[in-house]
Amino acid sequence: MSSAPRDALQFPASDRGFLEAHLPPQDGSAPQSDLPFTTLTFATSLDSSLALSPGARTVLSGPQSKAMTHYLRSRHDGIIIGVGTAVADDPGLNSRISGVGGYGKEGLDGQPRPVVIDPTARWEFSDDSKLFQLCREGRGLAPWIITAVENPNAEKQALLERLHTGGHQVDWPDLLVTLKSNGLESVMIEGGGQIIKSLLSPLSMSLLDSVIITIAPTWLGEGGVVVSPARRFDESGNAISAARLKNVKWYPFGEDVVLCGQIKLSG
Ligand SMILES: NC(=O)c1ccc[n+]([C@@H]2O[C@H](COP(=O)([O-])OP(=O)(O)OC[C@H]3O[C@@H](n4cnc5c(N)ncnc54)[C@H](O)[C@@H]3O)[C@@H](O)[C@H]2O)c1
Ligand SMILES: Nc1nc(=O)c(N)c(NC[C@H](O)[C@H](O)[C@H](O)COP(=O)(O)O)[nH]1
Repeated sequence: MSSAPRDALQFPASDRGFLEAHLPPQDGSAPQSDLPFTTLTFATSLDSSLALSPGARTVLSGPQSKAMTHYLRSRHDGIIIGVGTAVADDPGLNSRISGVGGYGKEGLDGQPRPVVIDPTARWEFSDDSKLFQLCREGRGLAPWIITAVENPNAEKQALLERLHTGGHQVDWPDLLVTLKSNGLESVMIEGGGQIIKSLLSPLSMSLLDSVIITIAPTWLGEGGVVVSPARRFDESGNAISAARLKNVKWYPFGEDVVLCGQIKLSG
């Protein structure tokens, strides 16, 4: 074991226990399925915002819940984000928990596969993108990019993105089955707003095995990237709640609270 770099995060065993019931099983007890264990996880403000604006990297998690997110990353085989998040955040999408590959251990053990959903090939990554720097340093895996464009050029990308009306909507079951068949037994979906909204639709929410949300004690104000699924109506046309959690547990974590649960499926 080599020594952990100075930027490695600590997530003590005493903090890990409460999460275990909400994580992919480690003992091979997962039921046989074509689907990976799928966790939806993100950090939100008191006014349900993920970020100050779609292009703004916004820190919400305090140090303890940030370390928790990096621990979650080490417990999943893949992390899924939308291209809006890749462009806004230039994310690393690795796990910086002390003891995983690249952070005190040789190899890339415990490092998740980043998966970027980019139907119109909008993400203009380069050698300098944080994710690729981490790959070069042996601290993270190269990303898989899910796109619908065969030979993208900038003009076509811009046009497709402007006209993006749902024609390139990901088929979530199909994508998740494909990821599992490519070796990802578990995935965590981090956002952003559009990705979460599409997952919380009636057709997709049953795919979620676990939901882990960090709530930070701050209001971001109007204009933020709000998590708000499409409205739902009952047979009589009355509005009903769009989605709800069951088996809920709340854990105070530093100044934040972490909410864990499962999607409650109606009927
Ligand atoms: N607080 C958090 O935990 C957190 C997590 C992730 C992102 N963010 C923030 O969220 C913001 C980005 O959110 P956003 O909503 O603008 O972008 P996003 O990351 O949801 O990406 C949106 C793009 O992804 C693609 N996409 C989304 N859903 C799709 C679907 N169902 N099928 C096919 N393609 C799909 C489309 O190209 C779309 O334009 C950034 O500011 C980022 O910092 C915060
Ligand atoms: N848990 C969490 N708390 C936050 O305060 C925040 N802004 C994010 N945002 C998630 C999003 O996916 C970001 O892009 C990555 O958090 C950046 O990833 P890195 O740390 O660079 O790996 N997630």
